[in-house]
Amino acid sequence: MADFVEERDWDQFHTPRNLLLALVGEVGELSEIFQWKGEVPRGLPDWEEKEKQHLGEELSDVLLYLVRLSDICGIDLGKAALRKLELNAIKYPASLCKAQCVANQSAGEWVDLVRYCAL
Ligand SMILES: Nc1ccn([C@H]2C[C@H](O)[C@@H](COP(=O)(O)OP(=O)(O)OP(=O)(O)O)O2)c(=O)n1
Repeated sequence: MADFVEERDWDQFHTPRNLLLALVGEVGELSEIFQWKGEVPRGLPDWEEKEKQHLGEELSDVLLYLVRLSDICGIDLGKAALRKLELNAIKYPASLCKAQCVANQSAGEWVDLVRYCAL
């Protein structure tokens, strides 16, 4: 990415704010692909190959601007992401989260039962 930018003399435009706006713009383009489709199943089984290719391009644009923004801000994104994963694991312990899922499921079943009885 750094070589691509330097070869075009675009370094002057790659300021933190410009890159952030470019990133947000690409997230908008990514959102457009899903807009009005409703929920779609994982793996996008009904999508045409052309649509999936377009999705890959927009995801890549987001990734490239994110990596470039991190780089220009002096952030080691790989290191930061690994640290964040560790923080997430502390904040959301697996055992507690699983127990919460079961509790939510039971609550959901209870609501279904009450609805059924009310019919
Ligand atoms: N000043 C720029 C302009 C572009 N790019 C790179 C990063 C992105 O990966 C891609 C973005 O290019 P476009 O702005 O042309 O966006 P799209 O490829 O999404 O085209 P379009 O908006 O026409 O769909 O090019 C860059 O690094 N710096």
